[in-house]
Parts: sequence; C-alpha cells; structure tokens
Amino acid sequence: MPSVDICFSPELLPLYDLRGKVAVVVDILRATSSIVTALANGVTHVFPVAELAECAALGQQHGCLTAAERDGRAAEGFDLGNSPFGYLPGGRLPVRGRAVAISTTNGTLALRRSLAADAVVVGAFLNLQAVADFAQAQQKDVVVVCAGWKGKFCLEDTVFGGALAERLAATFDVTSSDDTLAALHLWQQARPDLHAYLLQSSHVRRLNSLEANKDFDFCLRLDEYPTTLPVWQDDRLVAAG
Ligand SMILES: O=C(O)[C@H](CS(=O)(=O)O)OP(=O)(O)O
Ligand SMILES: [Mg+2]
Repeated sequence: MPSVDICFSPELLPLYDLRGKVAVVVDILRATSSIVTALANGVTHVFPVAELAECAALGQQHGCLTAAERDGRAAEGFDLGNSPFGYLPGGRLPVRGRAVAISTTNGTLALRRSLAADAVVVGAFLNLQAVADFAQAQQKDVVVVCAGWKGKFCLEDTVFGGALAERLAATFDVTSSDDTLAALHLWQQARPDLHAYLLQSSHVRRLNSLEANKDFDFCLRLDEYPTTLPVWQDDRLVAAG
C-alpha cells in the first residue's frame, strides 16, 4: 500500500527521497492557492521561480505577466502580488490566455526544491479533491511538501496535509509516520471550524496586519476548484488534463 508523508518544511526535504514519488507542494497562504486560482481562471501556464530577478527576466523573455511578493507585500515593479484575487474576474489586469512568472517568499522555493519527484503537483484547500484524485490514480507514495515560513513549520500547510491524508486513508498508509499522524490530528481539530482554527496561525496575523483578510477567507474554501490540478511539465506548471 503506498504511503502519505508530510514534510513540514523545505529545509527537511533532504530527509525525504522524492524519487519515484508524487510531491504535493502546498503553500496555503498564499502561493499555491494563487497558482490554483490562476490556472482555474484561464492562465495558460505558470513559471514559479525563487528569485525576483529571474521573475522579471522571464517576464521579458516570454512576454508574460509577472507576480512577485516579499514579506507579504507585492514587490515593486511587477504586474501582480501574491493575492488570488489578482486572478479573479475584476482583478487589476486581464489574465485569461496569459502566462505568469511568479516569485514568492516560501511557495515558489518549495516548488523548485521538489523537482526530483516523479510528479510534482500543486495543492491547496481550493483543489483538495483534484489532488486526492490524482494521487489515487497514480498509486505511488505521496510526500506533501509544506512551504512553511522561512524554513520553519507552519500550521496551515500542515493542516492541509492532514486533510489530504484523510481523503486518501482508504487506499494509502496514513498511520505509519508520526508526521502524517500529527497532521491528521491537527486537521481533525481544525475541521469543525477551519477558519477559527487557522485564525491562530502566525501567517494570519501577518496577513491581517497587511489588511489581507479576504485572501485568508478565500484560501480556506474547500474544493472551490475540484478539478484544477497544476502539474509540473518541463519548466512550468500547467493544468492537468
Ligand atoms: O504572500 C504570502 O502570503 C507569503 C508571504 S510571508 O510568508 O508572509 O512572508 O508568501 P508565500 O510564499 O505565499 O508563503
Ligand atoms: Mg505561505
């Protein structure tokens, strides 16, 4: 039976051999929620890069939109920040049919560090079912790579790992590693009122201080895009199928 593991931070990735496995990269607040929203709303593909300079260069090279954030704020000189609302109808710029190069504090770094996996997909509460369906179809070991915060553990990404483990529990081993058990327990605590539970997280306090409450509410919507699955292909993320 394949297993589900939760890697709490990209700093711990050297302890997980991703070869032959499915990596589910998650940064609920906000990078992977934004990427899912982008592809669900007509963005053709996403180039996730760690550095701002590379993001700007890709924008020039491909004539694509650029999205960048540092310390919770939109970085200067880029088309968009890290808010999912940038990709929703009525956002600052039309995005349908455009590609986007994106660089954020934690999420894009986690993605770049996960490329040794057989398949790399992007997870969020918004597309939880799409991720679960993909994992079920692959029947390979899954590692949930939590973006965390600047190398440290974060609550919201781990709770997502627990939610995914619960959906896979019938056909995956979700009880033999302590990391997955811990994530499951946190999810079980959070599930009755995910919003209230995650209000305790440090990221929410950072977002609140930057007046991004509506981003928090949106990123916690379960299965808003149940069939949108960003998958890594060559040098970019595209929607599966
Ligand atoms: O923009 C975000 O929500 C965060 C910024 S930080 O964690 O508050 O510094 O970036 P992300 O890469 O999406 O975690
Ligand atoms: Mg984050």
